[in-house]
Amino acid sequence: MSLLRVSNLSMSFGGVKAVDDVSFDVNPGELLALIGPNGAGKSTCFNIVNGQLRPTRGSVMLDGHELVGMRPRNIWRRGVGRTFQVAATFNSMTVLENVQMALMSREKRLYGLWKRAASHFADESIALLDQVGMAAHAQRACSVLAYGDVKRVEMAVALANRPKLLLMDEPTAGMAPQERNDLMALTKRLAVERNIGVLFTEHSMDVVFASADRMIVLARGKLIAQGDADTIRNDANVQAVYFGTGKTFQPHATLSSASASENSAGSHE
Ligand SMILES: Nc1ncnc2c1ncn2[C@@H]1O[C@H](COP(=O)(O)OP(=O)(O)OP(=O)(O)O)[C@@H](O)[C@H]1O
Repeated sequence: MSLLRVSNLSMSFGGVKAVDDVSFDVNPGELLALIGPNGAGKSTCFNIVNGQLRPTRGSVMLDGHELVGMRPRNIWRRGVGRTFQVAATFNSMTVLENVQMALMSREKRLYGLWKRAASHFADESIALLDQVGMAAHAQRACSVLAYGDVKRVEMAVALANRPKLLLMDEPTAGMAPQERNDLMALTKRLAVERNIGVLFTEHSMDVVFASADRMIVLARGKLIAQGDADTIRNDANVQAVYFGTGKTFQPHATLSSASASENSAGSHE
């Protein structure tokens, strides 16, 4: 059975169909990229899955449980973790403290005094930091870390809740190419080791083609293609949306450069 099953999802904002009858699955251990030009409906899909938006229509099942209608906090408790476009760690705290906070939050022990809490979950926190290659930095403040390292800490924070599904919103935004590759290799390793499904959006086609097991392509709210890299690269609808018909999809192209053709192709229905 799929980990996540999204069925017939639709979301309208006034007259704009941001998401229009979209269905897809995410399997455990799989990296599924959600791609599409600007305004395609990626963020709206994401925000429906994490509970920030309630769809006009459709269903989002995680492990057989309906998420539509649940509060974001309860969806998080069900096992949907998230990383953000801009890393969401506490700069004034150490790397270790950030992960300890996340573990305490999972155990609902946030009401304890922080001084007393300093020793809580230290071993489990170090183990998580070890998994993301950050144990040696445990005592450093997050504010002094390189951006790629902050993203690793954010990953450890997300893992603290033992997610079944991880939502990553443009995980490599603002990163150098080598950092991007390292972060996505880490994500893939953790997804396989922990049997986590990963749904991510990404503007860099290099990252998507190098790391995603499968991809789904949205354009103007509709799902126009899904499959592996070869399937997407050779899909006529994808080529038409990005570059006009008759061209081969270039993995090194970015969606922002391609979005001009989408924007000029007309407004939403
Ligand atoms: N809160 C909102 N109110 C009105 N319209 C919205 C709202 N959120 C999104 N939209 C519209 O829905 C459509 C899809 O937007 P969405 O942000 O989901 O696209 P996206 O694929 O994430 O785009 P981008 O890559 O630019 O972030 C767009 O036309 C957008 O203007």
